[in-house]
Amino acid sequence: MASYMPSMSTILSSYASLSTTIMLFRAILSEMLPRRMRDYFLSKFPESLFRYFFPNFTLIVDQYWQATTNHTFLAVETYLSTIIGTSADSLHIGSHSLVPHKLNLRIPAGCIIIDEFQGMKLEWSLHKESVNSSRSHRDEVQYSYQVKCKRSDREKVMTSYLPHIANTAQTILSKRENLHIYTYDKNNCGWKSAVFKHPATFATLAMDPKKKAEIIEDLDNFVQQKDFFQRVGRTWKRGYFLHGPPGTGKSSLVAAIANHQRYNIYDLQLQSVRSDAELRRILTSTTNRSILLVEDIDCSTKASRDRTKIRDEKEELGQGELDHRLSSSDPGITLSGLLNFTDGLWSSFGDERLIIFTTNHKDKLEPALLRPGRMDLEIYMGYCTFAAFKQLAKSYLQIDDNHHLFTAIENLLEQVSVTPADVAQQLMTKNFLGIFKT
Ligand SMILES: Nc1ncnc2c1ncn2[C@@H]1O[C@H](COP(=O)(O)OP(=O)(O)OP(=O)(O)O)[C@@H](O)[C@H]1O
Repeated sequence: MASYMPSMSTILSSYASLSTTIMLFRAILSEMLPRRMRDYFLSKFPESLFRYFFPNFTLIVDQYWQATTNHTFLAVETYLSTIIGTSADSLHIGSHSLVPHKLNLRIPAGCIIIDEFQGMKLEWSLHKESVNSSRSHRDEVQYSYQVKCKRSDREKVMTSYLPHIANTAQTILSKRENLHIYTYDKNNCGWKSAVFKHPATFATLAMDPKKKAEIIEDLDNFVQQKDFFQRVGRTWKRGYFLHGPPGTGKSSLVAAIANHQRYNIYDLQLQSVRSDAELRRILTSTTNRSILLVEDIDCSTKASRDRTKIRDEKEELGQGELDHRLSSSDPGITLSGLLNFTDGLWSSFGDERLIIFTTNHKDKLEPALLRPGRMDLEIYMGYCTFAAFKQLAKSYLQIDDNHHLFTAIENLLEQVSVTPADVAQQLMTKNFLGIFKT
């Protein structure tokens, strides 16, 4: 019986039509079938066939994670700005200054950029969708970065590539030139950022030189204490409590600290936070190496309401009326919400954080806020001393040495309480400049 041998051209054309059929089947499976039906099909497939039909794996990094800022998203954004090369078709650019090499880069939605890492090829893209936000209860645009890799590289992406991105981003952010100040936008339930360029430094700050040196030493020690905090099982954070009359330099000190540490500032107005849950959410969305600033902590929030005062009001109004008044006229957070964060459950996240409270009226505060151990350093910013005056004279008049008016000024400052802000204001007037030139 004569055996039938197919010709070469028959083999080739059969192969071509078989591979076309497989490709078509693969496209139908991955793109056209509803997800559940596809999953059912795939569950019946052996592993090797599954890998053949779906050779790629996609990791999705959403902008928010459990309703708060996703730090991995921030890390990816920072990292990608360093690898945008010729593979991008278009770019977003922007800057906070006109120096050309300080341009920031970001890829637009839909644009693809390719990265290579330890022999793997990774395809990044930015996606944008409109979702009904659980944070603000309305439609808002949310972004996600997606990285496509070979399915076989998935493990290496998780264990080597993602840590590489986190480390690179951290190094870049720690050297960033611009600091930012974030304020809480209660309408959008998120932090709004602006570039922070406050000129105050420890060199320009007028205060007792010994106290200033203590603060600088405390900050420098804090930065080097990562291992210590880990060893003793404490969160790597430090709390400062600044108090003193208006115009004595509390805000200037915060700015000097931010500039010294190169930390961003999260400026939290307690009055704009509606509940403890909201407080917890926004605080967990702050980043490491930052200052959480709560200014004027004595102002009208439940957090600062003195217990005795509440007791008196309760007797006078009754619990029902008091509750009503507290929730309608004073929708701030509760003291326990704030304190839980500063030294309780919610303090156990994040690294290298400073928490700074300021007030003009220490006496109005709930004593629990100040109990020992809660705030690490209490700093009183007082009226202008002679030492502080000399610092102001150096900054404003460039007078370094003794001036023949200094003795008289020293005597005057011992008799009157004047704030550094008032003195600074006077030093800028023409009259004063004239007096000191003589
Ligand atoms: N200790 C100081 N050293 C140098 N400048 C100071 C100092 N205190 C005040 N000033 C000057 O006065 C201005 C106002 O001071 P600042 O806002 O820091 O005071 P504050 O204590 O925070 O006041 P408030 O309690 O009203 O917020 C500053 O911008 C700065 O120019």
